[in-house]
Amino acid sequence: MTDTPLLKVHDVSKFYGNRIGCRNISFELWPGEVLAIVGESGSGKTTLLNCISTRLMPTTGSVEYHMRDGSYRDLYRMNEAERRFLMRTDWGFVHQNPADGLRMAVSAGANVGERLMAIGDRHYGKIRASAIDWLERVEIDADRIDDQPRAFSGGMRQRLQIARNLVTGPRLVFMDEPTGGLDVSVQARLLDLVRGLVNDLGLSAIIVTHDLAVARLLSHRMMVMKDGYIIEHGLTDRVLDDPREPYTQLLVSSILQV
Ligand SMILES: Nc1ncnc2c1ncn2[C@@H]1O[C@H](COP(=O)(O)OP(=O)(O)OP(=O)(O)O)[C@@H](O)[C@H]1O
Repeated sequence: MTDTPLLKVHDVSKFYGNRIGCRNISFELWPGEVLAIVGESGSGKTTLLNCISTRLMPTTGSVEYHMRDGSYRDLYRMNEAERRFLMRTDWGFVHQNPADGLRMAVSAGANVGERLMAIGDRHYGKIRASAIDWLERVEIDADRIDDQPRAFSGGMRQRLQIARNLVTGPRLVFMDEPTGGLDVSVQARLLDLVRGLVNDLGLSAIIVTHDLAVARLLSHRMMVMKDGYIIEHGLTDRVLDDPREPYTQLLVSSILQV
């Protein structure tokens, strides 16, 4: 990790009318770091993730991003084209439902390859070779390259979505419940795969999950949200092994009892 944060989130709040989405959120994310945002349903995890990834404009606050040229830019002051460029080149976003992140009616190869075309690659042979390479990296047989994702199982679709996101070499990946809705055995395999890829590529990631086991396996640090606020924040092992807040203690003990 370097000594310069990749992301500086400062006092972000989002209100939906009178309702609090998330409130007074500040933290930094470091290169190569995986941060989990955990909390029960309605605690504000998705709102926060969407604010940081600029899919949603916060009511107040700023998020500074360390650009490849070394400068910091406030994401909310960028224009739409600049933000779209970042999303295409520097970021990935893995949705809980793969159908939200894939084009279901085009082939697996095209799903991966079109991200490369979006950043300017034009050489068909190279694009296809990268697509095959990435399918194999996410454990999808290369001979499925011309199949559409609708012919894939849920786990395969999620792995394809990951390949589509990582093929362009992003520095930061947002993941919203990446293993939600999958069978337990499929989840375990996917988590292993994600952990390996994140380590190998030195990616930074922000992962929203209500599953503390996912946070334990993937993240270095975690933030616990409740009613829109971060109520506890620390190294993942510390928070899970020695939770300080009563609410976190309750969350941890509830999974230990299962
Ligand atoms: N579009 C919206 N309009 C109004 N209120 C919203 C909207 N989206 C979220 N909220 C409210 O904001 C709060 C935080 O919701 P959010 O979806 O961010 O929580 P979450 O922790 O991601 O929950 P889940 O795990 O169920 O997705 C909740 O009270 C929710 O009802």
